[in-house]
Amino acid sequence: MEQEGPLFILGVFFVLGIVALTVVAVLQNKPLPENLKYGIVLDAGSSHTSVYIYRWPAEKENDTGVVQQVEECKVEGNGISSYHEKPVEAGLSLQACMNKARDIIPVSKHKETPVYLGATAGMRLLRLTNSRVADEVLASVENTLRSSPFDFQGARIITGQEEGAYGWITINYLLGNFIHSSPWFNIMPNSKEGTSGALDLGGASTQITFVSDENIESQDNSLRFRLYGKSYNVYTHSFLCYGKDQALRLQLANTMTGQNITLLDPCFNSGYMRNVSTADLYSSPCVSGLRILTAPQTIQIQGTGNYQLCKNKVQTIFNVSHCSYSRCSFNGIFQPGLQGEFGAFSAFYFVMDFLKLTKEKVSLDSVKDTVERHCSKPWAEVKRESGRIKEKYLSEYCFSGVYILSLLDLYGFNSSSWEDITFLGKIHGSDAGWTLGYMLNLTNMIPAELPPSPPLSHGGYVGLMVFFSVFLLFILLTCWLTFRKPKCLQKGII
Ligand SMILES: O=c1[nH]cnc2c1ncn2[C@@H]1O[C@H](COP(=O)(O)OP(=O)(O)O)[C@@H](O)[C@H]1O
Ligand SMILES: [Ca+2]
Repeated sequence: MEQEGPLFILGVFFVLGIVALTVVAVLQNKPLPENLKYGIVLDAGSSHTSVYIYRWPAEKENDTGVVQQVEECKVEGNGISSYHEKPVEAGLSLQACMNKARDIIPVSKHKETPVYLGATAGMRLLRLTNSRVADEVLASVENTLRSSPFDFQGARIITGQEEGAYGWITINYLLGNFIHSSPWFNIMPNSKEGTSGALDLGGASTQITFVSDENIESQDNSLRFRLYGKSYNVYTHSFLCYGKDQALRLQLANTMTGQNITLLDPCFNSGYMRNVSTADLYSSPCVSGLRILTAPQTIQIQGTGNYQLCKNKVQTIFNVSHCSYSRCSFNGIFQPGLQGEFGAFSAFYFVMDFLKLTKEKVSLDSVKDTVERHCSKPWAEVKRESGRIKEKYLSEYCFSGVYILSLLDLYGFNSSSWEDITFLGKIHGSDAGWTLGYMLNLTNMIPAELPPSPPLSHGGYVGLMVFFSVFLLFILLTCWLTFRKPKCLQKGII
């Protein structure tokens, strides 16, 4: 009995020791308060400009999936290339959205927040038509961005290759496809093997990008990445003039005649009419070579709404007769066989979303049926059903649906591989598009090698500490209760 007193006190000290150790270890490893960083990217597209604001915790910036889109501000009016007659006003158009960014980002972070502007195919076309004016437009937007309180990092026309690559990086970053699982316990929520190909449809160009095991026969289409310790062999191509607005121009220009003022067009719903100035139609370098000198100044398009005839007409804009490689998509451009899953975004998504074809996987035949049904609806009915949508978009969904089907067919999607396409608007709250990938690259947020990370997350660490402490206590208590006189302590078992 005399020996039990000191042993009891020893036991109590032992228990207290374990508790204290746990508390100290947990507190010591408490995550630091979040230090947030911000970044701004302006997507100066051919049809419009959007300002994206991103935010991420500074201490986690090399992890994957940590950057979040906090805002998309749509700039009023058309894309910056539409200011070719008054370049100075291009910069002014951005002001309202930059003011919004000023309100959203805390003042203390303004100076350190990078701002990038990337212009895509609209400006590529303007540069082809008149490079001096394109430079003036860029100088104007640069002026506005320089005068903002943020850290201006440049305004430039990105290449089609970059546009494809950054779109691919964005969706795979957001889907968590780059790090499947770290060596120990940090399992990513989306741990499906492999990356997803990216399909981007703009107004003036379209991009296809995917990982391929095949030999990429043309150097211009080949990209090699090393990201988070893994190498990727990526195929990419950007088709200038094959965004849906330029494709529509090509399709119209192909059916223009020298005499007729009216043009019956099966790609518009019956009863729809639109006047088109031929000067405007031919102003794009995509169609300037197709100009018919005797064409009237204005033509009137009259819709006839016929899916099959529209499909035949759309097919005239693709050249599939020559290929100097082992295989091509169209216009003599090399493309290896399709591989893996694909995420289709931007106008691919807008059009499919309007046709209600994005929610679950729909077979290729049902998609064709839906587009066919939409094309055959009279314009008055289309308007009645979806009156609030901008007339330009609404009137072009028949053409766009047919165009998307034709384009994806030429890429090689058939009834079975169609199931591999997911139409994506946002992924975990961030828009699918090239802007996030662009910022991740320019801020060096994607490391080539896996960053060293503790094997356990904070939650896992605390959990294990608590588990082992309870386990030790349990052993001690069992000893105590089993032997009353805690011989295990006396014999120095613990
Ligand atoms: O709500 C919509 N419905 C249909 N099309 C849309 C909608 N919003 C944007 N678009 C289209 O998406 C395309 C976006 O292209 P963007 O302006 O990014 O050109 P780019 O990427 O070729 O430079 C344009 O054709 C635009 O008309
Ligand atoms: Ca775009």
